[in-house]
Amino acid sequence: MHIAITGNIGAGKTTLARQLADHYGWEVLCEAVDNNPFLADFYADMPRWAFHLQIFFLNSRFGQMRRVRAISDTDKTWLIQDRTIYEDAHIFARNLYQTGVLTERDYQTYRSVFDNMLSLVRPPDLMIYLRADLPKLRAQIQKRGRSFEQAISDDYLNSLNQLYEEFVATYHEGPLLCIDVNELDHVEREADFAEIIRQIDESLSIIPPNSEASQSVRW
Ligand SMILES: Nc1ncnc2c1ncn2[C@@H]1O[C@H](COP(=O)(O)OP(=O)(O)OP(=O)(O)O)[C@@H](O)[C@H]1O
Repeated sequence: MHIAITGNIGAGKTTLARQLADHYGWEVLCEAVDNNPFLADFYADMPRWAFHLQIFFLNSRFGQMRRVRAISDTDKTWLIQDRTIYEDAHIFARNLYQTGVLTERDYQTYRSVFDNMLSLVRPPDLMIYLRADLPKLRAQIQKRGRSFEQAISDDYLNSLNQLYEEFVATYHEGPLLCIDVNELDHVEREADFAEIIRQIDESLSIIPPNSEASQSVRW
């Protein structure tokens, strides 16, 4: 089984993925941040590094998808993935294009690589969207204190959030669970974590047996 967590910067995906892995005994697939050769440069100069960073993330996420596929084809391990390849293209790269950071030529090249990869990608058995508004995102970005993220603008986060909402509204590749985390604290409050578990258990209990097919279930 392949579960994925989707959501904006600072929504709490990585922490929740680890908590869920502990709770259910799942294996976590995390995003490349510490060993990412472009991320800090990208935040300092987006036009200069946007294309490089997008290719780096796309390739890294595609590698994860291949791993997911290989593992789910051969054993019964449950995997939880922190962010999906869909977000790279439909949210981050699109936002950079729409705001003029990525040029037409770079974006079209990127999209054609993505479209080729997509034909080999299987959607997750369950996608969990963490919905968080600007104040929540800001608070968590500040709390984790990565220096290169502190200058991220409100405009950048808001445009990403808008694209996230469009993305989940049109995501029909598989079952989707939306959790509004604005008022939740799944780290400090046990009851909040329990509520998330309750929603995930409920979603998992009614996933269609061959959810890889395109049935879409929404909560
Ligand atoms: N395709 C992408 N384009 C630009 N930036 C990206 C892309 N994918 C990830 N990032 C950035 O990489 C970093 C990833 O950090 P991390 O894995 O901690 O997740 P996060 O997005 O901050 O979310 P969370 O706090 O929910 O775990 C963030 O700064 C994020 O914006």
